[in-house]
Amino acid sequence: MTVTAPPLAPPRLVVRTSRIDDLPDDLGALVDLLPDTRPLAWVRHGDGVVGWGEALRFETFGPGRFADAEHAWHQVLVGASVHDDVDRPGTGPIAFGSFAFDDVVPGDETVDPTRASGVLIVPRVVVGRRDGVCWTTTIELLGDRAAPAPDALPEAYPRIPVTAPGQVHYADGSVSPEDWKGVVAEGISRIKERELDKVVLARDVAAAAQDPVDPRHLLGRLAQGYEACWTFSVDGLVGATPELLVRSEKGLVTSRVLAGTIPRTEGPDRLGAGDAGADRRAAALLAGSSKDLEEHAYAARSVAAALEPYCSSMNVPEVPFVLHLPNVMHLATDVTAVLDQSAGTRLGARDAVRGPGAGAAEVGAAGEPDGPRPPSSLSLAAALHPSAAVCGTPTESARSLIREIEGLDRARYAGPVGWVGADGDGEWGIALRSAEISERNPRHVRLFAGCGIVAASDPVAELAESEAKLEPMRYALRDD
Ligand SMILES: C=C(O[C@@H]1C=C(C(=O)O)C=C[C@H]1O)C(=O)O
Repeated sequence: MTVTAPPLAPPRLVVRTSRIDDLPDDLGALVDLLPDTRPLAWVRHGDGVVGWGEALRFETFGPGRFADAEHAWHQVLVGASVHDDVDRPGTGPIAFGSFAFDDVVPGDETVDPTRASGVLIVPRVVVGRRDGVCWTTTIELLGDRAAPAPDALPEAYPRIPVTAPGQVHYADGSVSPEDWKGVVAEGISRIKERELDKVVLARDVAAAAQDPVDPRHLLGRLAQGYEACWTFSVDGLVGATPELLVRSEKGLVTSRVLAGTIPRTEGPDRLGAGDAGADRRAAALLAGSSKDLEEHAYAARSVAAALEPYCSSMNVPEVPFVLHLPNVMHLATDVTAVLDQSAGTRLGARDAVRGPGAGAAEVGAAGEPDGPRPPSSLSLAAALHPSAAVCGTPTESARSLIREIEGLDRARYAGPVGWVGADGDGEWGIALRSAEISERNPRHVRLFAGCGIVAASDPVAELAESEAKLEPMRYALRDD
């Protein structure tokens, strides 16, 4: 007789969401709550979700990083007990996540092969705000005796005061600015040789701070200074991205595609609008620039084509609008679509999980699969990544040219970052205008920026554009 060991039972989550008193009417109110230096955040216009503590953490690797994370998330929700008195997007169990841009970085021995290329973190505590409703969620892992009980959470995570990084010195990253112009020139010549239509080339800058960089310092400044962007923090990757890869909410799918950029004039606070007349002229120039419109069309088309198999109807405006940010202006297209609820089968989804309903609800308490589920926001993000806004057209040629000539380990820069809920709804941005705080030495930070290159691009102008895109993180690291 063969005796087989019983399968390991998945960890069982106990999740409670309840309404709390209004937070101060302040853009930084949510990030101001973060108690320690491993904050989780997804905030825009003062609304969003922040989290701390780790009930669970899943690390995934390589090309399967999205699917494995998705699978782990569904497994953990099976049998979760959820009491949700608020029932809004972001209430109940949620996981914050961040994923590497590339599947692998071939032949680069500087890349640590044990470093995860995807992470999902289920926090112990979440605080959220949306349209004037505020809530808190506690997430407990049954049987985790080391973890503090929900009523002991405030003492377990005392709010350590936020510290400023002090003086920051900047140095060249993997490729010097001078050499990067050569990389861009090479990209342009490959495009002219008709190898591809568009490629996005990026660079990094190394920052060394006097004191360890507290991500909450960066978050506070970004949430205030770049309020129209999605300010995020997941596992040392911090930024304020203007580009929404995908939001999926109750069957409605949205994506904000950006490509085509012009720097803004600098105001007295170094946050744009220095000269309103010059800004107006720059916006008109951008809206009429055939080079930028071409760059933009590739990006908008790539998003529409990637969403198409999962949606029953879609609206892609024919003409982009000009998005004004403090540092730059972009050509922008908001794509909206209706999720095809049966499309989950095409993604190979099996074990379904029901989301929390109104009031208290038990999620799949018996752990039984109940048929195919619609594509989750995370699987949509996986299908959309990498869009032509951060990779190029055609995707495969652009990806291999990036690997060949960029000379940069992008890590999680330009990859999806965001959150997913129990019902699969969630929001995923593209990790742009971002920086990675070194795990080994928190005084060291890498800032990233990239630019879409087409035949009519000019290396000098692209370098200037990349500098303008670095400005949000330089601003975040200052203390004035
Ligand atoms: C790659 C970045 O930005 C992307 C490239 C853009 C462009 O080339 O015009 C504009 C917005 C983003 O899609 C970045 O900020 O690092």
